[in-house]
Amino acid sequence: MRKLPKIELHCHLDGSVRAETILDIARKENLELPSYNINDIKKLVQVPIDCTSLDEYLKKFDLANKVMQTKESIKRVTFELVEDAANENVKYIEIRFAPMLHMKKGLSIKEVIQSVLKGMNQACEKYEIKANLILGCMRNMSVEDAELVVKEGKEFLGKGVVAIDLCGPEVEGFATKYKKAIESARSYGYRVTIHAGEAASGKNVIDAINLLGAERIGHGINIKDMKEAYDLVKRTNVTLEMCPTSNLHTKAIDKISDYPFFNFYKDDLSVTLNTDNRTVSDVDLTNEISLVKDNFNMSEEDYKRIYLNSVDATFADEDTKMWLKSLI
Ligand SMILES: O=c1[nH]cnc2c1ncn2[C@@H]1O[C@H](CO)[C@@H](O)[C@H]1O
Ligand SMILES: [Zn+2]
Repeated sequence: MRKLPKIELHCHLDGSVRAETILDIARKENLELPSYNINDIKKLVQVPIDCTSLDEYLKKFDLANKVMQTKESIKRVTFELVEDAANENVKYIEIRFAPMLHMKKGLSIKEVIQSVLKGMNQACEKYEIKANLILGCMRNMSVEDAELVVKEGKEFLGKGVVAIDLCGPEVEGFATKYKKAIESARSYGYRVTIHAGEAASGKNVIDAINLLGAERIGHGINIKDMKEAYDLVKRTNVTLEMCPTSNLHTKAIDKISDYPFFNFYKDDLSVTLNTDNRTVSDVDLTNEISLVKDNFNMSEEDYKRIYLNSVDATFADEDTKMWLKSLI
């Protein structure tokens, strides 16, 4: 599994910072941590298996965000994420982050994005991997904040930024509020992926597609319980970015045998496999693919089809897509 070429479309930068790096940056920047013992740090940033909800899961991001407030540290953690991905043969990764979370020490949205881009480009030069960025707008911040991210980020379109996302806590009916912001993002040329149907119902997936023009959905697992949402995803061929271990952690499912990924796949939905958060969920993509392979008898042929689904669903340019197709 490790050796297979891989594609990752849903990976949060702040959820994927190495615990060792959190400790190291905190020491260098004289930041206060609750402990300076690596095992304690791991406990603080990894979610326990008895986590009960997405809201509880989201509390695990605070420490990583604390060490992602300077240009140098943001560049470093991005470089390391791409390095970690390249080391397990991920050939293409779309990294998402919410610029507004990294302005506590005075960085501007543009400076945050530039720092992430620098780390990403440096790693892509060193390793055989390509990458792009997705800008996240936090649903627990204001609509004006989302509009600001869209506006400030647009000059990086075509230079590494490809898409916009809404992330953070999910309430029923969140989409309406962001209609205008996402509409303007689309008009600038952002592609659109939206976290939906993860901690709330499939209705949010319907809204993300119909109101926001989502081409991909983060998770979308709850369409399994709503025929109308399921049929819409199938009819529109919208891609689901699925993340098994994360869904176990947030209790979108109780056990892996309930995971609908393989049923979705067999019914020809466009599904992809991703980590969501490498550190918070303590996984890599090899893990996630193995989990599905072992529990659902996924064959090598199946994996190839899923890989090719992922290529089609990337927000990458045609040359990159052709290159990715040639690898499998
Ligand atoms: O699975 C998820 N669902 C919703 N929001 C998430 C998930 N994982 C991470 N984040 C949120 O996205 C922010 C930017 O990366 C993170 O800080 C976290 O709050
Ligand atoms: Zn996510």
